[in-house]
Order: sequence, then C-alpha cells, then structure tokens
Amino acid sequence: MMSMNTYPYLINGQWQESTTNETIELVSPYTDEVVGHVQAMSRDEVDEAIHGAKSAQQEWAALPVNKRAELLYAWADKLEERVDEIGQIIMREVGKNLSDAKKEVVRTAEIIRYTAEEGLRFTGGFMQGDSFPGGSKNKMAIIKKEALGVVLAISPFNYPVNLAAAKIAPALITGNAVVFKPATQGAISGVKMVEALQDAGLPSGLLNLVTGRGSVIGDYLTSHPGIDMITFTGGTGTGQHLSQQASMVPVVLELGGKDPALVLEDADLTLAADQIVSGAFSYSGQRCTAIKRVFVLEHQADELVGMLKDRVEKLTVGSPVDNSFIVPLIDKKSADYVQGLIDDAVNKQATVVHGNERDGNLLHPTLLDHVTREMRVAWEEPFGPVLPVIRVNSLDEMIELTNESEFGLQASVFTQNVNSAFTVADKLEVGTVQVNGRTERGPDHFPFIGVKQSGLGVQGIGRSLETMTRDKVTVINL
Ligand SMILES: NC(=O)C1=CN([C@@H]2O[C@H](COP(=O)(O)OP(=O)(O)OC[C@H]3O[C@@H](n4cnc5c(N)ncnc54)[C@H](OP(=O)(O)O)[C@@H]3O)[C@@H](O)[C@H]2O)C=CC1
Ligand SMILES: O=C(O)[C@H](O)COP(=O)(O)O
Repeated sequence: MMSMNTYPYLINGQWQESTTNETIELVSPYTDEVVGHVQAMSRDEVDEAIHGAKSAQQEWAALPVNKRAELLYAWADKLEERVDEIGQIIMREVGKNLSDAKKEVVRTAEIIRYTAEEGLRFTGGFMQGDSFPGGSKNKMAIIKKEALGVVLAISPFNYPVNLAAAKIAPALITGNAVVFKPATQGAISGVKMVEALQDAGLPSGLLNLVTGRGSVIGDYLTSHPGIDMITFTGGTGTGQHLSQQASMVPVVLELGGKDPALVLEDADLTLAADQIVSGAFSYSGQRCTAIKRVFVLEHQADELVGMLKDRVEKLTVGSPVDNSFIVPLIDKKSADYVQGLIDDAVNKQATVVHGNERDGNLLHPTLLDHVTREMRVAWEEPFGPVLPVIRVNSLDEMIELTNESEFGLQASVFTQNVNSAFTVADKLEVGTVQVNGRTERGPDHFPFIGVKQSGLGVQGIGRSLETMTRDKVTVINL
C-alpha cells in the first residue's frame, strides 16, 4: 500500500510501484518539508516502459490525425480544470511562485492546443521530376511525414509541466509514442500532468512515465536501442554527456545560456532597465533565457546602474506562497554555487550595488557593477538571482564579449535605431536576438534555438513537428 505522498510511475496504463522498493524523497525548496516520494525504477522496468511504448505506437500512428488531435484538445481541457491543484504542486515542488506556477499550467494548455492545430495542417509535399536537368514530368514524388517511433522526452526542473508538454504534445500529434523522464525535482508535477493526459483518454502504453535519478537510469535510457529520438532540456554538461550516449538517433538539446543585454548608446534606458530586471530576475533567474549579463558604455553606466538599482530594490523577496518575485533556489547546492560566483566577483573588486544577502536557499537579488572578464560571473551561468554589469568602451567590445561565450542561446539589443539593431543582430552568435525586449522563449510557436554549447536542433511548435518526423517518399513513374 502506497503512502499518500508516494507517487507511482506509469507503464501501459497502470500506475505502479517499483520492485526495487526504493523511492526518492523530494524536499521543498522553501521549507524543509518532504513534498513526496517518487519511484526509483529498475532497468527492467525501464525496458518494460520502452517496449510498451513501442507496442502502442503503430496503432496510434495509424489513427487519423484529427483523432490524435482530439486527445490533445481533451488533455489541454483537463489541465485547465486542474490548474489550481497542479499550480500548487509546482509551487511546492520547485518553489515557483503560485501565480507563475498557475500561469505555467495555462501556458501549457495553450501550447498543447496550438500543437494540435499545427499538427492538423502539417503535411508533406509533392515534387515533379522535370525541374531537375534531364528529368521528366512523368516522375513524381509524394512526400509524406512519418513518425519516428518512440520519443524519449527528458525535462528539467524549472518548467516541470510546460517544458515536458512542449516535447510530448508534438511527439503525440505526429504519431510517435513517448517515454517521459521528468526531472526528479519536478517529477510529482510530471505525474499530475500525465494524470490529466490519462483522464483525457491516453491509450495504454502510448506514453509511459519513468522516474529515477538521471545519474542512475539516464544513460540506460538514452543509449537504449528502443528509443528512436531524444528531446532534452537541461544543463549543458548533461546534454553534452547525453549526446555521446545516444547513437544514430536524432537528438534535440536545449541547454544552458549566458544571455547578454547589449545597451547601445541610443537606447531608451527606461525600457532597457525594465526589461533587463524582469528578464534577469523572474523565477530568481532560474530560466535558461534569463538575462545573465549587461554590457553598457562606460559613460552611460552610472545612469543605467542607478535605474537598475531602483528596480531591483523593489523586487519582493520571500516565499512562493506569497507570490514573491524572488524565491528560494531549487536546492542548497545551487544557492552555494551562485554565492560562489558572487564571492569570486567581490574578491576581485566588483561593486555590490544591491543584495549579496542570503537566508538558506533564498538569495536576495544581487546587482554587481564593475564586473570584469577576469571574474567567473562574466562567463558562467548562475541560474540564480545575480546580474553582473560589465562596462565597455565600444559596441565592438559588446559584440566580442557576447561571442566569446561558450553559450549562444539569446541576446537582447537595446537601441532606437532599426539599422543598428539589424547590423548588431547579424554579428551575434546566438539562436535569437531580441530587439528592445528581454530574452525569452515565447511566444511558443516561434523557433527556439541554442547554438554553440546552448543546444542542438530547434524547438518551438512548428519546428518540433519537423524534428519528430521523417520524410517518406513514394515515387510514381507514369
Ligand atoms: N535551453 C533551455 O531551454 C533550458 C536549459 N536549462 C538548463 O538546465 C539547467 C538546469 O536544469 P536541471 O534540471 O538542473 O538540469 P540537469 O541537466 O541537471 O537535468 C535535466 C534532466 O536531465 C536528467 N538527467 C540527469 N543526468 C542524466 C543522464 N546521464 N542522462 C539523461 N538524463 C539525465 C535529469 O534527471 P534528474 O533530475 O533525475 O537528475 C533531468 O531530468 C541549467 O543549466 C539551464 O540553463 C533549463 C531550462 C531550459
Ligand atoms: O526553461 C527555460 O528556462 C526556458 O525554456 C525559458 O522559458 P521562458 O523564456 O519562457 O522563461
């Protein structure tokens, strides 16, 4: 008999306890309370999950796409019905403030519906042979889009529902089956999201939910011959490792970032300050797309730093229950890491403009000025509420500092000159440039890409449909 807060895994429509009799305890990031336990699955159970998904896939792919879409629409409705319950779970498990946790659920339902709609209009193509030299009109190719098979979806802790569904929905609408491995801290939210999918009528085995530490079952999953495609969001180190494990299957990786804000001389500083603070500190900076450094010309730096300080001072700090803007980080190790970056910068003469206070996992929002390239915080990803300002002498230096980073997720460029915006954007080695706006993933139908160590392949609703299918070509010779 399972205790109230012990959560099972799902295989072939059955919620089950592991035969290992081992569970993993999940502790709240903002109280010391145990939020629940999830199953530490064995390799045999992982095998069963993958084989079950494989068995369910063909029948699912054979269904008309409009029937597959019905499941997604129903799933979105079920999630919305449970927005309060799932929002509470996200808050308790990963410490996101309640308002943002509920918004995550609503945004997820919107992604699922949009994915269903895109899926209905997603078709292959037709080609005629005579456009190639020597070719004939009598040779025609019909190009259909086919599912890849079993998609392994691995998600991180920071959007435990949203980033999971953003992988699962495109996989399902295109006729794939799914093995879903949530982040361990985030797995209860994953269980709840999958319960909603089951309530919506999930066929048995079509999605199997596996739980267990990535360090224990991760390699087994990613190198398993039954997996046909991997879609992963998480840390760069994990992603690099994963890409070495996976062999001969497509892999999409969304990894870490060090997104800069480039504040050009003609920028609207009020707009820039508003966007930078919101971009840097939402969910305490635990977003891959958070603004993680600011470049400003020396002669404008005092003014911009003053404006940033005014805004940072007003951020509410405390518990996610009270909808605080700044909340405790996911765990002590993460808070220690961010503190280490701050300490290193302070030891090397950075100025603390605001913050550098700590209560356990709760780091107050920290604004650092006079950060130099010798400091770790200029290059490393904190995933926490610290914003370094780097004073530069030229626009070229801003571009150079951007491109010197190992990461290449997004960058913000603040300018009132559209020509400068495009000229600078073209020079930045990142997946996306935001002109006069904070770095962010949404709207979710835009392509979402990391280059260099920030990722491989593209997400975003339409692009995910592409990456989860292959062309099947039938040539007719009349
Ligand atoms: N570019 C993007 O879109 C995003 C990037 N990120 C990045 O993710 C990081 C923070 O997220 P976090 O959850 O801590 O990231 P991790 O890389 O620690 O974990 C991500 C997922 O990978 C799993 N995992 C761990 N080891 C393995 C393995 N060997 N094989 C397969 N899977 C494994 C984890 O499981 P378990 O939890 O059990 O360890 C988890 O489900 C930050 O660096 C951030 O920048 C985060 C969100 C978005
Ligand atoms: O997981 C993340 O950090 C993201 O994919 C960023 O999403 P956001 O820009 O919508 O916060």
